[in-house]
Amino acid sequence: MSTREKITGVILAGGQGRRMGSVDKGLVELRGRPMAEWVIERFGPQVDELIINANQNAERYAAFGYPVFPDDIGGFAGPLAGLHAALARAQHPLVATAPCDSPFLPADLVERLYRGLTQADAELAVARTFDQPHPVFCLCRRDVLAHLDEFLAGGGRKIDFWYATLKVVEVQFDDEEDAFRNINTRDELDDVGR
Ligand SMILES: Nc1nc2c(ncn2[C@@H]2O[C@H](COP(=O)(O)OP(=O)(O)OP(=O)(O)O)[C@@H](O)[C@H]2O)c(=O)[nH]1
Repeated sequence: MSTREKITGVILAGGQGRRMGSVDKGLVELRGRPMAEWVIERFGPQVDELIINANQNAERYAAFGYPVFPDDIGGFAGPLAGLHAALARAQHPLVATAPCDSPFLPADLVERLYRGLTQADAELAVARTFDQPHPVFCLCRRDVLAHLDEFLAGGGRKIDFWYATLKVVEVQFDDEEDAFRNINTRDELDDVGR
């Protein structure tokens, strides 16, 4: 029987939330609880270490009881900046990501990404529903850090462009499409109920 390699999970909460009025989306309440707490509840049990990437309100995130760290390249460079900081801090050889604004993410997200990654012997596995990729739901090997370092140092910022330089496998979650619903605007928040 093979044992699963250990996985660090990072919640990406480093964005600016402009479409919601420049708020810290992870701290916005959905049905009375911050969205980050929903993500912690669903994502936390799937990984061996949980860490939170946030660029504002560090103390409020720390109150959830997990290590909190900012991007190590400035200027809100996008989710790759958060992944970069996470890869540098992760204790385990694999790193899984989940965004702070997806409170209903699949309970078997990491397990299925891990199966896809190892079966394909890929460097990175990314979730997809039908023809829609979900780039901020990924699992990758920690040792892609050097490669990401180079990409960022060369001015690269777009996650899709970086993925195109790696051995990537897409893992289908068509049966769980609703679980990838993310909340970007006040209207979307209203839709799922405050
Ligand atoms: N670390 C880090 N994460 C980011 C950054 N920008 C976006 N993210 C994260 O990437 C994921 C997708 O973010 P988006 O919804 O596209 O961007 P956002 O900044 O949160 O929101 P908008 O300003 O409305 O686009 C979320 O988990 C964000 O927290 C960034 O500059 N740094």
